[in-house]
Order: sequence, then C-alpha cells, then structure tokens
Amino acid sequence: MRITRIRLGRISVPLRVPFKTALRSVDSVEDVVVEVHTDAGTIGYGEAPPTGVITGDTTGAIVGAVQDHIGRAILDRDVDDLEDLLQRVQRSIVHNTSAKAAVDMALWDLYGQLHHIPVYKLLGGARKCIVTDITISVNPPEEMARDARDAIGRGYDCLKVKVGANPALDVERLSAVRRAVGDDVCIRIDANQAWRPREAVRILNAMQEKGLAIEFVEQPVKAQDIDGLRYVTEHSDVPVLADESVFSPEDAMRIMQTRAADLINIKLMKCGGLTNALKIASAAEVYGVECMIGCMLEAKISVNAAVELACAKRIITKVDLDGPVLCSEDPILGGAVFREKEITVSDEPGLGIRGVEPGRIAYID
Ligand SMILES: C[C@H](N)C(=O)N[C@@H](CCC(=O)O)C(=O)O
Ligand SMILES: [Mg+2]
Repeated sequence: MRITRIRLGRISVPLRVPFKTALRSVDSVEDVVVEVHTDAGTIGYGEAPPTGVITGDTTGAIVGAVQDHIGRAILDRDVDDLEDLLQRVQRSIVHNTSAKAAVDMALWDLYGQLHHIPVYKLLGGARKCIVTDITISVNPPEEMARDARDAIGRGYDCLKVKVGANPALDVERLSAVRRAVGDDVCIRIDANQAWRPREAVRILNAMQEKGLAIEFVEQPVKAQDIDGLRYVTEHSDVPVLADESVFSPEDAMRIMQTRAADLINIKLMKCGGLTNALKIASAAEVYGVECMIGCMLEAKISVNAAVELACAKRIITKVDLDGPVLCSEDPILGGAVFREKEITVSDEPGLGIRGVEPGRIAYID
C-alpha cells in the first residue's frame, strides 16, 4: 500500500458556548484535516488545531509544515514500513507538533486498515469505554456555577474548571461551583499557567481550607518554570498535573525524574502524535506516574485518535477528551461514539473515521 497523495482541508465547527481559559477565548473549532491517500484507495485521517498560545502552531504553519516538509517525507512510501514513516514524520522538521500529530495518526490509521485491526487493539487494547470530564470556562463565579449545573444536567460527574483569569476571583469561583454541584461531583482545576508559584500555593491552600475538595490542579505556573512547578508540588496538598510543561517524552522524563509534578497530561498535539504519546505512557509506567489524556479545542478526528490511545493504556487513568462535546455539532463520520461523558471506541480497522460530512470541509488544493 503506497502513499500517493496528501490532501489538506479546513473545518469549522461552532461551540455550544465560548471556550475561555487564562490564555484565550474562542467561539469555534477551526482545524486542519489531513487525508493521506494510498494506491489501494484507502485514506488515513488526521486533524490538527491551531492552538497558537500553547503549541505555537497556526493554521498557516500547520498547512505549510505538512505540504512542504512532513508530506514530502512520506510520499511514495509503503504504509507497511510504519516505523520508518513515523520516524520520517518526526525528523522532517523541528517543532510543529500539531502538524506531525495529524500525519502520525493518519499513518497509524492506514496501518490498522492494512492489517485489519483497530488502533486501540494494536496498541494494547485495555478497554472499550472511557469517561471524560467536561470543561467549565473561566467566567464570573455565578456564570460558572450555572454552567456547572448545566453540565451535571447533561450527565457529567467530573468537571474541569478553568481558573486564572483574574486570580483574585479563583477561590470565589470554585466556592460557587462547589455550592452549585454538591459534594459528589469530582472537580479538577486548570490555571493554564496563570499563577506565580507562591500565589498558587496560597490559592490552593485557601481552597483546601474551604473544603472545596479539588482532585488536582493542572499547570498552575508558566510552562518553562519547572522549579516553580516543583515548588507548588512540594508545598500544596492538591496534586499537581503538568500540562504545558510537558510536550516531548524528554520533558515528561525530566518532570518525573525530578518529581516536579504528580501527574502528566498527554496530548497528541503537544508531543507530535500517537508515536511519542506511547513513549510518554511507557515512561510513566516505569515511574508509576498516572497520566491524563487531554485534547486542545479539537473536533472528533484527532480526539478520536486520543480515545484509541486511552483505550489501549491503563496508565491513562484520567480523561479530558471533551472537544467534541463542547461543539454544537459533529461533522465527522465514524470513529468513537460520544454519548456525553461516555466514550466508546470504534471497532473498525485503523481509527474508524469514514470522512467529513459532504460540504463541511474546505479543501486546500
Ligand atoms: C479542551 C480541553 N478540555 C482543554 O481544556 N484543553 C487545554 C486547552 C486547550 C485550548 O486552549 O484549546 C488545556 O489546557 O488543558
Ligand atoms: Mg491544561
């Protein structure tokens, strides 16, 4: 099975409500779709979101990286030479992890199709169903309490609450959310790098004193401030999960070896795809560090690839794959079934994606 063509397109999917974090505010998912075509008539699907504030990747950069570098490195080659292809993707250009992730997952998709096996089984096949949290955007406290109540009404029992936009409000925000949902709901928080280390410890301690029962805090301080991250890990009773501080497997190793965080958030868009995500998961198994599988604001093609990984590996104990359920519609055909918090992986060969609804993709030819 030879790779004959790489086709790119853009999709736009409106969100139910604006997505707001300490880093950005957006109304829709605007992603690049990658199709890797073969001479057997099969297509491998990938997707990449332009999350410039986290990965540095813009739409233009993703398109340019695939067209001018990554695509050229795999064109005319045999899908069965998977190991070589995956290495070619990673070596074709530095950085550009979202573009690499999109092509990497498309290659795993084709390899699974070639050998008639779903990717989650190829990678380990630990389970068929996972349960995701849902994100509550950072807003004034009463608005967040209302959004949290709505999420519980939709059946969610774990909330990922965004904080950090005006940190003086954060304890009040969490108090309002906890009051609104009661004690049985799991609440994790994500500061998206907004706090300074000592400020983080002060806020987390205040939340603990108020009995707000925070499961863990995600990325309390700047991505590059590993000493600051370790300071929060050592001085707060709330477990710390490293997100923006961990892109590569090397980053993950450094964090685990120096105990700078208690948990790691694996995202395909940060590490460059399933191939490096597997390395992070293996390193985490060695260190006994539980992982979360996360996503950017993404539609279902790329989140579906993350579902396959989560269903393959038991070291992934926490799931933040709410991209598709934050959207007001789903134009992607096939893949995992998202029934609000319950996600069931596809048993089709490869990643199980059948394409994008007609008229919903704008091809870049
Ligand atoms: C969508 C997911 N729940 C999430 O919060 N992901 C990121 C932010 C993604 C983005 O800005 O697109 C995170 O920080 O965990
Ligand atoms: Mg995060």
